[in-house]
Amino acid sequence: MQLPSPAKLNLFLHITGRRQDGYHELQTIFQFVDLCDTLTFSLTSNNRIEIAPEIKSLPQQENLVYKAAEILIPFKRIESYGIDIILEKQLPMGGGIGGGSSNAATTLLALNTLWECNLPLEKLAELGVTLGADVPVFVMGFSAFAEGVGERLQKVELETPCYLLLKPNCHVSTGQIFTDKYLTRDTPPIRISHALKLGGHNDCLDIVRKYNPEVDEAYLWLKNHGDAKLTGTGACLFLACDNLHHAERIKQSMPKKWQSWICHGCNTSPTHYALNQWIEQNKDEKAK
Ligand SMILES: C[C@](O)(CO)[C@H](O)COP(=O)(O)OP(=O)(O)OC[C@H]1O[C@@H](n2ccc(N)nc2=O)[C@H](O)[C@@H]1O
Ligand SMILES: Nc1ncnc2c1ncn2[C@@H]1O[C@H](COP(=O)(O)OP(=O)(O)OP(=O)(O)O)[C@@H](O)[C@H]1O
Repeated sequence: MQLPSPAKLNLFLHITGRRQDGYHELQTIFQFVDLCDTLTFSLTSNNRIEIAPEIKSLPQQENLVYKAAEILIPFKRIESYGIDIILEKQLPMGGGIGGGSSNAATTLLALNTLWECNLPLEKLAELGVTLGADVPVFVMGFSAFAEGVGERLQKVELETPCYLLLKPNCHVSTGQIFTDKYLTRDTPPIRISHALKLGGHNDCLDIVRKYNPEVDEAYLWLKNHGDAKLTGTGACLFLACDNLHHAERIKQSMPKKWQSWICHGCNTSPTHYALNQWIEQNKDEKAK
């Protein structure tokens, strides 16, 4: 089974409070984009979870793919949980585009089918939030207005523009931004209708720019071309463009030191399209 594992953008990110456990209450709109990692799953009979190729900075047991597989083992309904997983990364780590959370959700969705756990999506999302606040939206697979720590989701239909996504040459630690004493944590909550009509801002932007001169420089550059935004806690910035041609023109004029991609927003996660297709095909195979 081969599945794409997409990135997400936070169209805005308001921090509305802080919980007893240190986690933050937030409001955001999540949109998926068609920029994806790829995961390929093959069942084996050796009761081992193997992930390849090796990622130097990330020991296998700390990979969220491994952790996602591990938490699903108690729910398997086939004999062996042996699984070989090929993880082809394209999404930069620590970019604020949720690559790790997306990979975890893709793994939960794939193994739920391959191990015949047959858990409802809501249960997978509940297991997923223990791995990361962004996992539930990738499990549910729809664009969403999110509250809580990002796990209380209301489905929304969004425009699906062409985006220019830019990665300044630095890595931002989500934990470090959320523990910063200057982070604003008192943005008044807004209603979903307000969010959809008027959008919002990203409460992390000023702090991320302050500690990361590369983000600051890239933000000021992208702002010359329109309404530049930071996704999550960065480091990635994005700009909605009028069309592909517009995005390409800006990309061509961009300093070469930054990585960049042109992608499209989507209202349904590409993982869900591919998984449903796989299930349909395998139904046909079984029927034969
Ligand atoms: C910033 C966002 O990307 C917005 O979508 C997410 O809220 C972050 O989600 P994530 O990367 O899956 O975050 P996690 O792996 O759960 O948390 C990383 C660290 O960020 C902080 N954290 C995260 C989410 C949240 N709502 N409040 C927090 O305070 C916590 O210190 C935590 O230790
Ligand atoms: N499969 C994975 N892919 C990427 N990072 C992973 C993975 N598994 C664990 N991690 C760890 O998670 C950290 C955050 O990765 P991720 O790519 O999700 O960052 P991010 O885009 O900033 O996420 P977010 O927007 O959710 O904060 C990485 O620095 C890495 O140490």
